[in-house]
Amino acid sequence: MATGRTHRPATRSRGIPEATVARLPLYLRALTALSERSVPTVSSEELAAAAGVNSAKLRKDFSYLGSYGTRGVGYDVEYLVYQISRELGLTQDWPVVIVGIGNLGAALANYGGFASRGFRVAALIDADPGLTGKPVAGIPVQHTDELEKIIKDNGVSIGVIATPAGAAQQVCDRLVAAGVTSILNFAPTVLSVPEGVDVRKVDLSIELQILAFHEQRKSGEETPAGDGAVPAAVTPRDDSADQGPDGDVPAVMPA
Ligand SMILES: NC(=O)c1ccc[n+]([C@@H]2O[C@H](COP(=O)([O-])OP(=O)(O)OC[C@H]3O[C@@H](n4cnc5c(N)ncnc54)[C@H](O)[C@@H]3O)[C@@H](O)[C@H]2O)c1
Repeated sequence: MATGRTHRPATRSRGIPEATVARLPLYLRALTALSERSVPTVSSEELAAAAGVNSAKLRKDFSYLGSYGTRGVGYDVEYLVYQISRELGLTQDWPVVIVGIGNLGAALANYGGFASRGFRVAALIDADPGLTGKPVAGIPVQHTDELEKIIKDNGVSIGVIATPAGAAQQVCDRLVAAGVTSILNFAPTVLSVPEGVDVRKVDLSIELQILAFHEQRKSGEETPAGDGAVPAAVTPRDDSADQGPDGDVPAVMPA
């Protein structure tokens, strides 16, 4: 399989569409902000606006969770946080390894947002022997020779790849052979994985290119006699991404 994309039906177990699953983290982020402000209930319109999603779509999404809200009152914020967290599997601890502890890997290791969302950085792995033992974010870097043992000892199922592109496939193969079944790939390359392994990729330069396209279109609109060379409407979604966001959650929200 060239793209590494897992061939899965568009719905997951219990019948929740992938596009809904992809929006759940957006709702969760908005709900967590409300919860932090001790807001007890929220209407579908308010929550939809905070999550950047259409409110009819939100109501449909929540119906898959069995959450319908109360007319005139809205949704119970705390209960929805719990429901969505449970649906996303965030009520359990997910040990994560980061492979490639250069600029990006170190920044990711230092990011506090993983732990607060249930992702514990179990190990940092790098091929450079000069980095072995050096603490990054308080965790000593381990050499790639230890990769298989680290995965098994920590029961890791999620791996983050932040190596140069040329090393990413080999790192991915080793992670998968050791038992990793989900990969977050930051390296600018498409990974090949066997059936049953999920890959998501993050590429900020693709996002910037999409913004550049829209900037160009905006300046084209300002020209009275635009030559029409730029398509008038391209939905700014990450359709580059065989391993990117699924369904109809655009990587860049339409204006
Ligand atoms: N997705 C994004 O938006 C985004 C943003 C920035 C960088 N990147 C990509 O992330 C990757 C890392 O970027 P960086 O700036 O941190 O690079 P870097 O050179 O600072 O770090 C790369 C690290 O990977 C290690 N490494 C190399 N081969 C390895 C292997 N086989 N196994 C384990 N470790 C190995 C190196 O020793 C080094 O420490 C690059 O592929 C870069 O293109 C992606």
